[in-house]
Amino acid sequence: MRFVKGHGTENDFVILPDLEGRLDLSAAAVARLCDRRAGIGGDGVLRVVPSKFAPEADEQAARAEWFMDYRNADGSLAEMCGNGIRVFARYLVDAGLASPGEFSVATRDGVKRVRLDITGDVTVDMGRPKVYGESRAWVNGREYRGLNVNVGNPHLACVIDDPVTELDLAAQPRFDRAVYPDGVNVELINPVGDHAVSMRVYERGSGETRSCGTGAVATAVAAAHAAGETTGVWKVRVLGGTLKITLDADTSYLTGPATLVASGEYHDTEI
Ligand SMILES: N[C@H](CCC[C@H](N)C(=O)O)C(=O)O
Repeated sequence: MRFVKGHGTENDFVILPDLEGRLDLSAAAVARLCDRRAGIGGDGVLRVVPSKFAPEADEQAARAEWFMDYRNADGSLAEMCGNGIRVFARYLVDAGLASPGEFSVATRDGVKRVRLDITGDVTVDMGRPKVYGESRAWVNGREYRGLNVNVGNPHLACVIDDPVTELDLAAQPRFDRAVYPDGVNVELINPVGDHAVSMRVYERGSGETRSCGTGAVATAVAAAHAAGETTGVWKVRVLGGTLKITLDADTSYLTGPATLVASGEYHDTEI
């Protein structure tokens, strides 16, 4: 089966073109694809399928021809992937399935508007982040308080004093399952300058990643909240690069790179 490999600030994905909507991806198959030793390796899978062939997206088909069927590395589903949708859009244009410029993509969190040129950064309208108060996470026994922010998927964004570079994020942070019954992506954040923060993230379903697009939006919301603001442009420094988040009164925008690095054939009789 043909695949393409891509990343956005080193949050990497296996792209699976499925133009007839025939692939039935089990969680186990996704986990094999994402295995960095026995498979291709990635933080997630982006299946590229016409919205009309995807039950989760067929009602979006009139507005968005293609559905981003995102899966986490453990095979679990997620509503949205901010780095992934930039890479997905880059693939559509590179494969001649969409024209450069502005177009819509169907997701489990509804239709998203993307804007991209032949090269350079991609900007995504990520919608209005929803803030549901505060919650807590524990990392190596230390408690951190954070903001419960939903960007289509759940986040706990914690602005902390401890240097995030020194955190051990090998294990999943403990969190309040009453608040996050379906799990949560946890961001640990340090302010580093005027409207600039540094962030590390432990992602639901993928573990620590070098970047998280929806997490960068949640991070900007929490950093703005800590500064007594609700709108503005924030630079979010992640391990894999820098993302720009624009918060306005009605929505949020994520801007960053999207790179296709390889393509090939994947041999797995199960898929
Ligand atoms: N792990 C996330 C989905 C991927 C988010 C991240 N890779 C991004 O770029 O937004 C979740 O289960 O909600």
